[in-house]
Amino acid sequence: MSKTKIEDQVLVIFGASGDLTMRKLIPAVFNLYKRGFLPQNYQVLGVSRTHYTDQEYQKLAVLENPHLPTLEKDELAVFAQHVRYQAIDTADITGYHTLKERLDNLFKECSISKNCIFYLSTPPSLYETIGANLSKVGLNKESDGWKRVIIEKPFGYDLASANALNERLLNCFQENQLYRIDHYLGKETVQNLLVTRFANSIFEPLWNRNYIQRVEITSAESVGVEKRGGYYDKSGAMRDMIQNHLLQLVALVAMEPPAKMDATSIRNEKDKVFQAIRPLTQEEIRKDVIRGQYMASTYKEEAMTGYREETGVAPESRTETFAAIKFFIDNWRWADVPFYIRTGKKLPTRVSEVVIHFKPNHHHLFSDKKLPNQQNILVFRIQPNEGILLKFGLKVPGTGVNVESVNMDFLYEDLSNTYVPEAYERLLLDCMQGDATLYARGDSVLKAWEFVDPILKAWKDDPSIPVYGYPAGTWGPENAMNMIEGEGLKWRNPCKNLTNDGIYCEL
Ligand SMILES: NC(=O)C1=CN([C@@H]2O[C@H](COP(=O)(O)OP(=O)(O)OC[C@H]3O[C@@H](n4cnc5c(N)ncnc54)[C@H](OP(=O)(O)O)[C@@H]3O)[C@@H](O)[C@H]2O)C=CC1
Ligand SMILES: O=C1O[C@H](COP(=O)(O)O)[C@@H](O)[C@H](O)[C@H]1O
Repeated sequence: MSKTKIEDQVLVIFGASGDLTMRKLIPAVFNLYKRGFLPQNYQVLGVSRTHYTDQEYQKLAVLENPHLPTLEKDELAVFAQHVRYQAIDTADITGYHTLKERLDNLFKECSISKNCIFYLSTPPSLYETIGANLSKVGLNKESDGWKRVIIEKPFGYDLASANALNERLLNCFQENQLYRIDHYLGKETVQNLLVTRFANSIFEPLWNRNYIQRVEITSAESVGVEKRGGYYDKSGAMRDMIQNHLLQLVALVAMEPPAKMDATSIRNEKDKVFQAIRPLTQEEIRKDVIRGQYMASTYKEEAMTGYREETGVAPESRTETFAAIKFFIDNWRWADVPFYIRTGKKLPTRVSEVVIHFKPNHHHLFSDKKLPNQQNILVFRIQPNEGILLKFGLKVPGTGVNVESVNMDFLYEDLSNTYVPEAYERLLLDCMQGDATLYARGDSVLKAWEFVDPILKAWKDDPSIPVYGYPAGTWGPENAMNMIEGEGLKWRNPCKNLTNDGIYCEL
């Protein structure tokens, strides 16, 4: 992360007492502070309905926050002085006058130019109201200091609501003031997709339909819905993971090289990918989209709860905890190359990776059989055990010519003394610097909704489309495993460690 000077500013967090703020946002700001990125007069102003004094909130969010290094007492105590609190009901306009007054006092007291980030980390139903109310009291105006708004996911519930939210926010703010966060874009290895593709001369010539047989993206979680059953049951894997994180990854894998490494050029190229994703027909929705729901099972000798038994989940719920899609991108580079994406909860391990499967040799000199799963593959491991793996065939030492698949890998952990920032840390810093490259642009978010919306609609309207059960701790429904086109081809089921696959797979 570059140490460009950060202008003095206030970070206003709406939803200051919430889970995300405590687990991710405050720790991210603390790390930026500790690493010397923030100016001396930097301030965080927490906002939610519950009444706290500044001191009570400092205790809750900083001094006794279990997600901060509680042993670093001195540093936490100094950092806590940069954190204040204001109780308002964000649904009620009167609170915004109080907020404005409080901000004006803070600007004066701490000699801060009137630069502000408003981070919306409340229930999503409030995003529109907060935007409108900020603008009603003039907190959208940039005449005396810039104003930026970070909008947490989900950005809309479907295409229509995302469109409406976008329009209403754009009535109050300029597009360049809006930062739609997708924390996957802040992950170091995700950014490395672009660097690997465009900083090296060996990959890009092969990065097309002539050499690539298929692309797979897996984002698996071993946990279930935990305490978020109420939210998740209304969302499901398609809205929670695919519409945003996975389709953003697709755009980075598939985009053309940008003219420059700036926000506009990169986001223009990503948008063209969304534009080229072929919409699924009703028949394809039935055939090439698979949804599943985890069922109670015993995994590694541990009893695992089924989804319908989770707190907050309806006993007859048909919400998907697993989803997989096969689709195509209709452009010059990717014509006829299938893309497969899948995500799920209570799968055997937590792992996210992008796998590029190259086409096998046309002429098999060393084997009379095709070895479909031993062809060249390039794996971008997003988490855990972050790194890149290239698999290729090598001669087994000894007599005869036997070819075996071997690994060439790079692991981030081998770079000693390299600090890898958490996604929220990187993204917050970018917003503080006014760099929107790693945030999703409105037009692309809407195009991603255009792709998933017909699927969600078909699932809602047609009860004959099945929700397949899968035992918790497995790789999802059986038929998802068999959806890869081509004889004998299967998903690469990743292990905990990037290079340990096959019989050594450790989950
Ligand atoms: N938690 C997570 O891991 C993730 C969360 N998100 C998104 O982040 C957002 C926040 O999630 P999360 O932190 O889990 O939610 P929580 O329910 O834990 O927190 C919600 C926060 O909003 C405040 N709030 C609710 N209503 C109002 C209101 N009318 N006026 C002012 N403040 C209000 C609550 O405080 P109070 O009751 O005191 O007002 C609380 O601080 C959601 O949109 C979620 O989708 C996205 C990715 C991951
Ligand atoms: O946005 C979300 O992401 C998490 C997974 O994020 P990761 O960084 O741990 O891969 C997911 O658990 C959650 O349901 C979803 O809302």
